[in-house]
Amino acid sequence: MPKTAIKFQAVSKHFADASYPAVDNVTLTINEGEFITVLGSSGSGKTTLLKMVNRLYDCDGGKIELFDEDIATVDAVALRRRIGYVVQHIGLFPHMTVAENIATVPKLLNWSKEAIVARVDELLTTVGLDPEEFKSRHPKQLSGGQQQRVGLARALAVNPKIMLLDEPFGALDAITRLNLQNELLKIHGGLKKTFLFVTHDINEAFKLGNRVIIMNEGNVCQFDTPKNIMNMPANAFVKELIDAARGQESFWGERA
Ligand SMILES: Nc1ncnc2c1ncn2[C@@H]1O[C@H](COP(=O)(O)OP(=O)(O)OP(=O)(O)O)[C@@H](O)[C@H]1O
Repeated sequence: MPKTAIKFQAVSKHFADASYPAVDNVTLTINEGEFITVLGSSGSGKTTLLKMVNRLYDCDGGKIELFDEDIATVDAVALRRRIGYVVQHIGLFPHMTVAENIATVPKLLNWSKEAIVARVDELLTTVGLDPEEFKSRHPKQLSGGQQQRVGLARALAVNPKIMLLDEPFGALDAITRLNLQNELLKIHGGLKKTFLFVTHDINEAFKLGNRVIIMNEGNVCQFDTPKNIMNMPANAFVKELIDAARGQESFWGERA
């Protein structure tokens, strides 16, 4: 039996001035080693769901457990150091080199100099950047795709069991995005971590996720494998999403 990595129990978040909850009574369980994607329209609560896992937001109803530990009982800063977090505009520190960026949390945790140097080289290789070529550069000397790779390396630095990724490839061109998706799948397969990955893009969600959470207006409409979602959409919203993607597919067929 796989361990339970993330458990949402009746989790809600209602922002003060909003007409409906950003996340509304969500209950679901994610196993260790799963690659879960979160798909939904704009404003459906995907980012809010993710940010409650590392307590950038606290839920105002329900409970979240990571490996059976209630996160409300853990110091939020300590919790965040244990969880990898990658966002669309990665926010590398501009005055630091690539190596220094990646070493941020290991340094805070007082790793030895030798351990940090070895880890930086290992991580740059993992994300497909040659350490000798890249470790002394500054972020402004990198392309957008290379910056996202460094952000991924930084998030992996202290070997977190859980990685949260919020539209990490949203701002990249189609080819770079496909390359990074493939590399992320390799990284996930090699490291056996639990990934929770937010995207707007149904193709990305169904390609990467072994299971997909589909959200609409704060609710989880369906949480299942891509195959089951395609064959048995749970409601009209999910069906509409799939039909829209199929419509795009046939457009390409017709044009060809
Ligand atoms: N800090 C906040 N204060 C008030 N309302 C917020 C805040 N953050 C999000 N919301 C609201 O909560 C709802 C869900 O937002 P959220 O960012 O989680 O959606 P999303 O699915 O990630 O959207 P997108 O794909 O556009 O990023 C929206 O209605 C949004 O306006």
